[in-house]
Amino acid sequence: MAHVSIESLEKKYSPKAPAAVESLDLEIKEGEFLTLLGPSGCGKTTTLRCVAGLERPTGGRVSIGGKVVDDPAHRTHIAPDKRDIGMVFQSYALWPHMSVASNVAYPLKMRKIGIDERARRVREALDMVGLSEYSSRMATDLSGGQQQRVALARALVATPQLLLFDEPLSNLDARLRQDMRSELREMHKRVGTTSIYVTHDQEEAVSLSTRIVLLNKGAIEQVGSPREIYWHPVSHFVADFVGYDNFIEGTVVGADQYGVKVLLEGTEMRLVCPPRNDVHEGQRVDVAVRSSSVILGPPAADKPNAFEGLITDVMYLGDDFIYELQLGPHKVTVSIRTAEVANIWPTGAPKVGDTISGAISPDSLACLPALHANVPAMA
Ligand SMILES: Nc1ncnc2c1ncn2[C@@H]1O[C@H](COP(=O)(O)OP(=O)(O)OP(=O)(O)O)[C@@H](O)[C@H]1O
Repeated sequence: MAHVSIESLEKKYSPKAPAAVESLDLEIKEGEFLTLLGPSGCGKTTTLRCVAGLERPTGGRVSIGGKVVDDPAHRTHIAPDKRDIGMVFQSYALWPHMSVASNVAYPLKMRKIGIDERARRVREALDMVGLSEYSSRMATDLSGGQQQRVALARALVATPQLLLFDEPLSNLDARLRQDMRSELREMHKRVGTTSIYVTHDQEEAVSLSTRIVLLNKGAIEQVGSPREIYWHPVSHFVADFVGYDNFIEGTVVGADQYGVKVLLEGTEMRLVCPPRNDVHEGQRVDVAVRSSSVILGPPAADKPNAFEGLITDVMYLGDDFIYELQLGPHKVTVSIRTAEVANIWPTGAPKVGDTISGAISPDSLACLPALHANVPAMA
């Protein structure tokens, strides 16, 4: 297991192009499972490939296990195969002319490990990914999920100090992806190898990681535990990325250690949001709300963030109903499980034109610096 240190990492693919990664600082602790998350083109793969040694940084420094592996200012570059890392890619990158066992044995052969020791370790690695029975099959005679397991066994077999994953599940179908996600989590619990994982899938990141780094245009937007990223986004970009789907403009009318009170624009409605010490009274903000976090039910004026809204649209999606509500000048979408509808409205589901009520738990809101802070408030 290794500690990884990334200091002021910069990667420019050409002198004139904007940097793919810029001034990136990151410390990855021993045994962590850290995910680089973000939309296409934000620099996740470039960062990972710089750690792997497959790309050469144009600035900064990368160290693995206390050893500097890249430092362009001092012309240091250690080749990927000398970094003691295991890699799993989106394309399984198996040798098609080799059996499963030979594919897995390959890194050991490169390290000149003796044949008996090699056979033992291959058996162990295949056991770990549940493929012991397939060892003599040709690698290409396996399903996509099985091939990815072979790739994982190959990454694990040499017990590297660091594992790197580049979107390893994105070629698999949804069901298999879910199974593999659980297996990866189990594997990490068992072997505890420091891991860096790249994905653009927030669910994958939240379910696998001990820490998530959200990247935007080659720079870090937020670093935190899955819970912090999911429930306490610091910016619009992060909130949007992790599934907040309503953004309501307002003005801070109170902020203390208990919470931030926001008066929603064009209404008398105040929403209490979790505390945030970088906002002040009078500041324009946006309140981010997940449609699935709104609780509909009978009027509950005594509850925090109780509201009433006019239904302007209803969509049925099988498992869920989506209601579009008008709250003053704001349109807010609310989703509710179909199975819940009869519990909440025993006399029948509400329709367009009805007014319904509910409440939003303060913990499920995020008060964010306004995206359009310079736009004057509408009269
Ligand atoms: N070999 C390359 N040559 C030139 N530009 C590149 C190269 N590889 C990546 N880039 C550019 O660097 C930026 C970051 O790309 P990168 O692949 O790291 O992003 P990403 O977040 O991994 O995206 P994706 O999820 O689509 O793989 C992008 O603008 C991309 O076009």
